[in-house]
Amino acid sequence: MFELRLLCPEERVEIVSDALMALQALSVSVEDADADTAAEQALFGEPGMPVDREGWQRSRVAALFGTEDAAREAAALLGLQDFFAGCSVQSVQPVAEQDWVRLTQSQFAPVEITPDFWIVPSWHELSAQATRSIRLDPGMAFGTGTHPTTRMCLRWIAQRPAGRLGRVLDYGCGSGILAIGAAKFGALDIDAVDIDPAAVQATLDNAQANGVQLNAGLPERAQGLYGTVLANILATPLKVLAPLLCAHVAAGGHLVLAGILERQAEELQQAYAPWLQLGVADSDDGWILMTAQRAAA
Ligand SMILES: C[S@@+](CC[C@H](N)C(=O)[O-])C[C@H]1O[C@@H](n2cnc3c(N)ncnc32)[C@H](O)[C@@H]1O
Repeated sequence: MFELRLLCPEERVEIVSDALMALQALSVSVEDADADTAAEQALFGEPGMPVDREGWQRSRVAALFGTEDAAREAAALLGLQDFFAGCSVQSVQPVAEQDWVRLTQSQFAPVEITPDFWIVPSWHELSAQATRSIRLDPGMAFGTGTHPTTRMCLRWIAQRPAGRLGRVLDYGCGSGILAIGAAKFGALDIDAVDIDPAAVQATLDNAQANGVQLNAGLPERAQGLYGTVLANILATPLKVLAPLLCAHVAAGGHLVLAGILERQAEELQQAYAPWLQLGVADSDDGWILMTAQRAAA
C-alpha cells in the first residue's frame, strides 16, 4: 500500500478528506500537524457543549491507496481543484505490510491467576501447568483477565476451599469471566447479570466456548440468596448497590467487591456498614479487593 500525505489548513480538511474518499482512498486519517511543537493549540470543550473550533489550524491528512499510481493520480487530481488552495502534497510513501491480526493477537498473552489457573486466548496453546483455565478472547465486554480487579476476584475464587462457593451471583458480569471462573471451580448454580445487553450475550457466548453452564441476563435475573456474590464494578455504583447486593448474600455467604481504589476503602466500609462489615482481602497495583461474610444462621 502507499500513503499520500497532505498538509491542509483547518477550513480545507473536511472537503479534502471527502475528496480523497471519492478518489477511492482505502482510509483517511487526520492529525494535528503542529502536535508537540510550540505552535500546537489544544482544542477543549466541556462535555455536552459545542467546541469553539472544530479542527486544528494545520492538519496532516494521510490517505492510503492500494497502488503508487492511484496515490499519485489522486494527488494530481486534487492539485487541480479550487478547494485545494492553501493545501500541499508532502509525499507519497510505501507503507510496510503488517499482519494486523497477528499484531493484535500478540498484545494478548495468557494471564496467570495462580500457578495452575490461567486465562488463555484461543490462539495460544494451554501450558502443561494450567490444570484449570478460562479460554477468552478480547471482545466488546470488559473482562479479559488483564485488569488487576478481575485478577483479584479470580484469585479469591481459586483460593476458596473446594465446593464452598455455593450458589454464585456475578453482578456486572462483563465478559462473564468471574462466573465462568466460579464454574471452573465447581459452582453449579450461577447467575451472571449486567445492565449491558452486549455483556449478557458475551457471557453466554464465552460460557458456551468454555463448556460451562450458567444463567445470564439483565440485573432483574438476580433472585434470592447466594453463597457467593461477586461485583467488580466501581466504587460509586458499588455504594449505590450496597443494600441490593447485601440482600442477596445468604447466611454464611461471602460478598466480594472489586473496582475499588486503595483510598476508597473507608467510604466503601461505611456504605456497607448497615448490612455487612467489609475488610480489605487483597490489593494489586493500587486496587483493592473487599470482602465480607454474613454470619451463619
Ligand atoms: C469492570 S466491568 C467487570 C466485568 C467482569 N465482571 C470482570 O470482573 O472483569 C463492570 C461491568 O459492570 C456492568 N455494570 C455497571 N453498572 C452496573 C449496574 N448498576 N448493574 C449491573 N451491571 C453494571 C458494566 O456494564 C460492566 O460490564
